[in-house]
This record gives sequence, structure tokens and C-alpha cells, in this order.
Amino acid sequence: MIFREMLIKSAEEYSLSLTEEQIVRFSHYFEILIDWNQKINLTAITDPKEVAVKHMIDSLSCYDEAIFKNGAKIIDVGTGAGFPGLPLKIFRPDLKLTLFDSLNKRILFLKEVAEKLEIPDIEFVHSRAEEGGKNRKFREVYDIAVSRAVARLSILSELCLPFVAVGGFFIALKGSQYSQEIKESTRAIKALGGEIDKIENIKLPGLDDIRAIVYIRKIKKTLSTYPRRPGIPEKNPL
Ligand SMILES: C[S@@+](CC[C@H](N)C(=O)[O-])C[C@H]1O[C@@H](n2cnc3c(N)ncnc32)[C@H](O)[C@@H]1O
Repeated sequence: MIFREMLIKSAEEYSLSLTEEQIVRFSHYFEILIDWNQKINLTAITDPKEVAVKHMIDSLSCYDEAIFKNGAKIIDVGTGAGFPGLPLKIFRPDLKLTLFDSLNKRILFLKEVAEKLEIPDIEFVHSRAEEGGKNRKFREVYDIAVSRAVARLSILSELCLPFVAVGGFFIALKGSQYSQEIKESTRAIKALGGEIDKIENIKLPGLDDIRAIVYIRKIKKTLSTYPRRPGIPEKNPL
């Protein structure tokens, strides 16, 4: 009940209106998350109010109606326990979502959530982004790539921009250190065919820190040299 109330209250503060069906799905997702978290490490955040704000509402904070077009193809790179991809899919069931992660246990959890919540049209991929980004099935076919808490922006751009089609967006959900990360990543974003479109500051209900959503537009194809081999983007950022 606490989760449900907090979710509704925070969504309202954030000017997002949720239907009863969506609220039920978010609540069920929360229950399965807490249950599985006892067996495998999915999240350090377990307090109902915190899960509602720091996972569910934070995930929705990158939602922009003008960018998330009807039926858009979206990939969540390093999705972990499904953030931000799954809350976005619950909010906008028309999205064609790919949940992508290098840890298979988390993919198994996500499959169970999708099945129990009866959410169709989700593709689950167990792979590293450095490999997926080279694969023709995934390369430059997405309208949107989203990612949260996976790597610094310079590294993350190499992991995410190869998935995005020209004209699409890579959306990075960033914490309070975002200014420094953005400064460091200018060269990488350009080299990968991207351009910063806008940066939106976010303050979550009840939290003091300022976060940022960085919207990067794909303006040119990514050179076939990127992404480099697994581990290289992190070891030697562009
Ligand atoms: C700290 S968790 C964040 C999970 C989720 N995005 C969130 O915000 O709660 C980072 C996730 O990224 C995945 N990951 C890290 N490097 C990756 C890579 N190169 N390719 C695919 N997934 C990766 C990890 O397995 C992990 O699940």
C-alpha cells in the first residue's frame, strides 16, 4: 500500500497521470523485484517509498512525448532489474522494447516480470553492448537507446550510440556529477555520430539532488570501428 500511494503521489508531482492498470503493474513489478532480490542481487533500494521514487518515477523522468513516438523501437542498455526500460514500457505499452544486459540472471528476472505482468512485445538480450552494437540485428535500428547507471557518459556513448538509427536519440539518465561527465564526453559523442540536443535538470519528489537527462541526437552513422572490443571503451574512453 505504501508503494502504491507513493507512486501515485510522486507521479502527480511529476505531472504524470497513471491509469489503474499501470498502477497495478508497477505494484506487481515491485513485489517480484523484492522477492527475487532475496535470491539474486538486483537492487540496493528496497524501501517501498524509495523504489517508487528512485526506480519507477526516476525511470519515467526521461519520458518526452515528442521523442517517444507511437510504436517507437527502444533499447535499454545495461537494464539490470529493468530500469528505465520496463517502467517506460508500462507507461507506454505501444513501445517496442529491447531489454539488454550482460548478466543472464537479470534477464531471467525480467522475463518472469514480463510474463507475470502480461506485458507483450519485449525482446530480451543477454549480451555485452560492445558485441550487440556490432550485430546487424541491433546496429542502428533503434529510434531510442536509454541507459542509467552503467558507465560515465564518454564510455556510455560508445556503448549506446551504435544502436541508434540516424535521426534517433540516445537518452542518458545521469546523477549530480553530470556537468563534468558532459564536458569529458564532447569528443566521444561527436566521433560516434551524436550531438547533444538538450539537457534537462530533474529533481525527484522528496529528494534534494539535481539529476540530468541528456538527450543526444544521432546525426551521422557511427563508424564501423565502434564500438571497440569488450572492455576497451571502459579502459580507454574516446
Ligand atoms: C548498476 S547496474 C544499473 C542497472 C539499471 N540500468 C538501473 O539503473 O538500475 C549496471 C548494469 O549494466 C550491465 N552492464 C554493464 N556493462 C555492460 C555492457 N558492457 N553491456 C551490457 N550490459 C552491461 C550490468 O550487468 C548491470 O546489470
